[in-house]
Amino acid sequence: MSFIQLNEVKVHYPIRSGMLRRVTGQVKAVDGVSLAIEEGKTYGLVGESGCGKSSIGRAILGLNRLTSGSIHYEGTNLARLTGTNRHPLRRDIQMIFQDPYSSLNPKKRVLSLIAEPLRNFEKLTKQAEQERVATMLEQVGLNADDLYKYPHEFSGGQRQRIGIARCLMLNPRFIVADEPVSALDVSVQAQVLNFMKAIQTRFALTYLFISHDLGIVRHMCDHIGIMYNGRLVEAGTAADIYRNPQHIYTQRLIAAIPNSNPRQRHQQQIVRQAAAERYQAEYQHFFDANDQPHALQAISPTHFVALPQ
Ligand SMILES: Nc1ncnc2c1ncn2[C@@H]1O[C@H](COP(=O)(O)OP(=O)(O)OP(=O)(O)O)[C@@H](O)[C@H]1O
Repeated sequence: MSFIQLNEVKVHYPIRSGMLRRVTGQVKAVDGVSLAIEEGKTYGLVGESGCGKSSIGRAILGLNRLTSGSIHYEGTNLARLTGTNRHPLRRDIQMIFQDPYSSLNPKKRVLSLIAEPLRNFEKLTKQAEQERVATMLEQVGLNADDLYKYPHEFSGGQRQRIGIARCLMLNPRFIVADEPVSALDVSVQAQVLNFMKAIQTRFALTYLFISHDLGIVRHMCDHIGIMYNGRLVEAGTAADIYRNPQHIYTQRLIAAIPNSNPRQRHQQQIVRQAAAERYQAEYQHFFDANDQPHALQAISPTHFVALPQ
């Protein structure tokens, strides 16, 4: 049994138009995605903007209704849980937000910001709460003296740590991290990623890491799913995806990873050009007439690819 298991998940949003706001169509944001996330591991969901990554994250968090399919958490079908039944899971499954600038209320002090989620679950005295938050601040590499500061007094990376502390207060087991570093300066991104890796072991966390950039998830993820237009085009271990990419879309994403070594820039240009040309030439074999990838096929016990049929 997987820790988290998605089976043929579909999330379609209604398109409404006209004076009466009638439903005139659907956006098929997620259109049949199956994947398994193992406990203690990181699953990277990667694809360009609009391919449906966040809709999957939101569905696991219970913020989106499934049009069809199922999501199981340790064998329990999340769709069957409603109201108070879902309550314990609201602690276990948490989210780290993309933008540490707008996700923290600027008018609240760090103490309230971090203690707030916990207040829904535990009644602590003011002093006990303060002690818990101070300990957490130290665990995320901030200072207990920061309790009474406001978000604007921190850098972007520190704010992301505050957001992470807020989520860790609930002792979650599974975290959906939706583009957690894309709003940060490149120089700070690696620090936050290393920090997320360090707390993963310390707090026994499992991550779903959502990103548009295969470069960012490279050192984070054990398994990766590449999404295009609401479906997976390729899925496998990190080694399967980075060392042996088979789908033309995955190959293009890999070629697009910026190379930090200036001496290899020319070589990278050539690789990028070749990937773009192969994409053009083979597009019609890899996608159907509706721009949809074909069904995934296993090419090894761990590696699945939407190969031409
Ligand atoms: N509440 C909604 N109502 C209607 N359409 C929606 C809604 N939320 C998302 N969509 C559409 O569903 C598609 C997938 O969106 P989603 O946010 O899941 O993709 P994404 O890959 O996470 O993109 P991004 O990185 O830009 O957030 C997009 O076309 C988006 O416009």
